Amino acid sequence: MLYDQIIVRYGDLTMKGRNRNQFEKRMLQQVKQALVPFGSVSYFKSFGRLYVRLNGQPYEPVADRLKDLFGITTISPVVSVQSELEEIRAAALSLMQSIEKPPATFKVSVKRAWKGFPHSSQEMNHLVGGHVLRAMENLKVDVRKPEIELKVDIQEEGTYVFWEIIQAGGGFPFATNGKVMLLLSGGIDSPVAGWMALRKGLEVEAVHFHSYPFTSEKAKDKVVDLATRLSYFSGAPMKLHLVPFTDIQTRLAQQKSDNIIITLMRRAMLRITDKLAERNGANGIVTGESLGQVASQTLASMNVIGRATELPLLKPLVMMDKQEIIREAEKIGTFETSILPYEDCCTLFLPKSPSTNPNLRVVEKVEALIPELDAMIDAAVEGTEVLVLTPSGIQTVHTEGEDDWF
Ligand SMILES: Nc1ncnc2c1ncn2[C@@H]1O[C@H](COP(=O)(O)OP(=O)(O)OP(=O)(O)O)[C@@H](O)[C@H]1O
Repeated sequence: MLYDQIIVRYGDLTMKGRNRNQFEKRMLQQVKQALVPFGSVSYFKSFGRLYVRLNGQPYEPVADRLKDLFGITTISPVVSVQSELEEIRAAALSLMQSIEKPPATFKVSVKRAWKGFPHSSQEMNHLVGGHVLRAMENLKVDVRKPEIELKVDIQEEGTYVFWEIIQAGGGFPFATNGKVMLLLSGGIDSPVAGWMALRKGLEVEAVHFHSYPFTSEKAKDKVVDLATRLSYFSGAPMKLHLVPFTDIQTRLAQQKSDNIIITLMRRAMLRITDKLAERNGANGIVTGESLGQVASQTLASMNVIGRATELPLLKPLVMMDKQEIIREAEKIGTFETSILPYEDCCTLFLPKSPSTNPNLRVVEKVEALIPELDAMIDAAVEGTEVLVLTPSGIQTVHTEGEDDWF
C-alpha cells in the first residue's frame, strides 16, 4: 500500500485567540477516541499539524472517519520518505502512477521547510518533475491549471508527498466551546441542529420527552438511533436524557386551553431542560426550530415559549428553509431515521387551531391555575432515564434521581 500517513490540518484554531494548546490537546483526544477501532495507528504532532501514522492500516476507512470530525479543516493521505532526493523522486513517481484516472497534466509544488536540505524548492520542482515526466510518457506540465498538483513537503524528520486535499468537518473540536442540552425530537430538524452544535465545538447532551405508553418503544428506539448517530460525529459518548412527559401533558390538557396547549407543553419542556442543564453543567439549550414552520415557531410563539428559561436558546436552523434542512439531514445520515413514522409526544395533543400569537399573560395565568406543576416538573426530572451512547451502542443506563450511578 502506498499511503502510510494522513496529514490532519486544523484551521479554525489558528484564527481563535484562545489557548491553542488546549484546543490541540482536545483535538488529539478526539481523534484518538474516534480512531480506537483502527487499533494500530499512531500519532505525531509537528508545526500545528497532526500526522496519523497508519502502521499498515488501509487509508480509506481512517480518512473517512477523520473527515467527519470537527475542528479538522482538511486531510491528505501522504507517502512519507526520508528527506533524500532519490527517495523523494521515487515516491513522487509511484504516487503519480497510482492515480486511478491517469492525468494529462501536472505540476510539482515543493515546500522546503527544512533549510538543511541541499536543494532549493525551485531546484526540487525541476528535479522531481523531470523525473516523473521521463517515466510517464503522456504527461505534460501545466503550471497554471494542472489536473494534479503534486505537493512535496520537505521537513527535517521526513518528506511528505501527496496530491489530495480532502475537506473535513471544519468548526471546532469537540467540547471546546462549552456544553448545551439539545432538545431532540424524532423529527428531521433537531438532529441537524445537534450536528451544527457539535460542529461549533459544543458538547451536546440530548433530551427527549416521551409519553409512554401513548408513544411507543419504537419511537424511543428512533431517538436512540439519532443520538447514536450524533455521537459518531463527536467521537465521544453522548448522554441521552429520556424524560417521562405523560403526566404533565395529561394535566396540561385538562385545562382545556386547546389553542395554547403546545405553548404550555414547550414551556414545561424548557423548564425541565433548564433543571437538567443545571445538574449537568450545561449553559444553553439547542432546539431545531425554524421560523414560520409551524404555529409554535412564529416569532410571537418563540417569544412566549422562550420566557420559560433564562438560559440562552440556540436555534441554528432558525433562518433555514425546510429543503435546506432536509439536504443537511441527508448529508449527515439522519434523514432516513427521522422519517420513520413513529409518533412524537406533542403530535398526540395537537389542537385543531393552535395559536400563532399566544399571549404571555394568559399563558402564565393558565400555568398558575396548576399549583402542582412545579412538583410535576421536579418529578419528571427525577424520573428521567439517562442513556450513555456511543457509535457502537448503549454503554450505560441510569436514572437522573440516582445519586451514585457512576
Ligand atoms: N418530544 C420532544 N423531545 C425533545 N424535544 C422536542 C420534542 N418535540 C419537539 N422538540 C423540540 O422542539 C423543536 C420544535 O419542534 P416541532 O415539533 O414544533 O418542530 P419540527 O420542525 O417538527 O422539529 P423536529 O423536526 O426537530 O421534530 C424541535 O426541533 C425540538 O428541538
